[in-house]
This record gives sequence, C-alpha cells and structure tokens, in this order.
Amino acid sequence: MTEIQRKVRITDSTLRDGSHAMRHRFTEGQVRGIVSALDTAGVQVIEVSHGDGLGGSSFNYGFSGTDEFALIKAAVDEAEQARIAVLLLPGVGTIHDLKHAHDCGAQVARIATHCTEADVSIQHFAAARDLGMETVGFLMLSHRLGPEELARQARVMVDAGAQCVYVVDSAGALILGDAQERIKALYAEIGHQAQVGFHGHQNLSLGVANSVLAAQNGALQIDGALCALGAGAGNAPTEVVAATFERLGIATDVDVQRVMQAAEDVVKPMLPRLPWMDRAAITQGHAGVYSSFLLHAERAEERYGVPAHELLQRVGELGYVGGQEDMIIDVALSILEERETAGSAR
Ligand SMILES: C[C@H](O)CC(=O)C(=O)O
Ligand SMILES: [Mn+2]
Repeated sequence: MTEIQRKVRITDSTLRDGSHAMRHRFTEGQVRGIVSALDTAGVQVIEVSHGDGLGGSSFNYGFSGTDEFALIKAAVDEAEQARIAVLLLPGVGTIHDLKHAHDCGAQVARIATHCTEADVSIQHFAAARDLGMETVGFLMLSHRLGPEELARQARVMVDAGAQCVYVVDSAGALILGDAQERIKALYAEIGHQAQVGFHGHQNLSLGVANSVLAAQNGALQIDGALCALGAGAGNAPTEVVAATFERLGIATDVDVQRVMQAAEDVVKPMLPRLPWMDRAAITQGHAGVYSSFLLHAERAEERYGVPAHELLQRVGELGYVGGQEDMIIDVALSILEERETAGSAR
C-alpha cells in the first residue's frame, strides 16, 4: 500500500445526501444549525442541495419542503470559513440551476454522472469553470466499472475541467480492495493533474474503512455525513471519519471534538430515522443497488405489499441506475404478476 500522507479535505454531505433520509424536508433553521456546527468544527466544504441534486424536487424524486436555493443562501450566509458546494446531475438539473446556485453564493460545483456516462458532464464543467467555481466530478455506482475503465471516465471529466474526480460508492458495494484499486487507478490516470476523492456508503458497513484506504492511496477529498445521515444505510459518518483519520495520523482540518458535538447535539435530535443496515439496505450493498432507491422501495412495499429487500434484489439483477426510480413500481407489479401466475398454476 502506498502511504501518501498529505492533508485530506473532508466534504460534509449531510445537507445533500442526508436530504434523502429527511424526505427532502430540511428547513432553513436546520440548515443554519448544521452549517454553523460544521463550520465551527473546521469542515471546509459543506454540500447543500436536494438529495438528487439541483432541480431534483419533482414527482419522481420527491418534492423539497423548502426551495433549495433558499437553503443554499442560508448556508452561504451562515458559513464563515466553509465553502458551500452544490450537486448537479446533468438532466436532472441544468446549467441554469448551476448559475442560480452560484448567484446564491455556492462556490463548489459537484457534477455527477453514472460511472459510464462521464461525457454528459462536459458542458457542465465548462459552465462551472466559466463561473469561476471549483469543480468536482462524481462517478456514481463506481462498482459497476473496473478500475481501468473507471479511470478512463475520470479522464473525460478532467479533460472537461474537473479539478477532482470521486469514486462514488453509491450502493455501498465496494469491499476494501475494490475501493482501493479504483482509487489507485484514478490516481495513476489523473493524479498529476487533478485530485481524487471518495464518497462511501455504509450498506456493508465499510464506508469508513474504504475512506481510510482511499486516503492512504492518494485520495485528497473524502465525503461524510453527520450521524451517517444519507441514502441507504447512510454515508461514512463525518465524525467517525474525522476521529479515525486523526488516530491514523491522516491530517484534516476538522476538530474531532467539535464535529462529534455537531453530530450528537445538532443532527441526532432532528433525525426522523437512524440510517441503519437493515435487510433492505444490506441487500443494496450486496446486490449493488443505488442507495437512494431505499425509500422508493419502502414506499412501493407499503403500496404493493412486496418487501423492499425483494424489490431491491430484483433491481440489482436488472441493473437499474440513478434516475430509474420509477422502475421500482414496474418491478413490484412484475413480482405481483409472477406470484399470481404461480398461484393460478397450482
Ligand atoms: C444523487 C446521488 O444521491 C449522489 C450520491 O450521493 C451517490 O451516488 O452516492
Ligand atoms: Mn451518496
């Protein structure tokens, strides 16, 4: 293992990935409380957007309780040292949304695509650079491509203007060496020109361990969320990442005591549910399913009576990607039809 010990920047995504678990219902007061606590703890980048990125408020993904631009403005107003980041999935959000976020004071543009589709981000990186924003690429569902192919997709993003590209373990499906090999491949391909980042989920309980391996193999940007508040079984918890990194001598600017306090006193009391590795979330890690499908599968379970873990298992077999949330209903109807056919054949 290459021991690369430079300062790692932690980006907290509680107010974006955590928006899934909050059913996109963060209030301005909650945003201010979380930003203020993270800012005081020295977290340098705080991501604020609908869970599915700018423009995500919709029938398919779930409507926001408060307009996301009002939340971004509140975050910018509250932060004293931290930079506010926004996430944009081309096609869900537009360059117009990015400009609006920039007008509201956002400084970091994180552009996310499915891991095989980096080329759809090219014009968004150009627009972000024109606006003078810092640029980060997000290769979602990174377990679906081998290390070398993933690195080629990262190259597309860097050539388009990305200053960092993340291995995004959207399904929490990468197991230790899987994460390490992808980070190494990206580092070899783009490390001389851009940074490498890692975004981990906890479906198989490896978000923090994978983040450690990422940092030890050259990643300079690592994501977390307070109390793991994020899609699926949640994200690598920022406070655990900070504490573990400190113990390992991986330097960050985060004050461990303060970030633990932010998790315990600010975020924990507002949690509607604790991110948890239940059967459905583990199935997501095991079958490689996009973490933000969890609540959609739970809703389909309520409506059609097909257990969420069964739906997610089938979704994994079918290989659906982010944006295909509505297909979960199709899966539920197919399973019901199969049951009926099997019942009438008896
Ligand atoms: C839009 C997704 O929720 C982005 C993300 O956090 C992931 O893929 O993981
Ligand atoms: Mn995520």
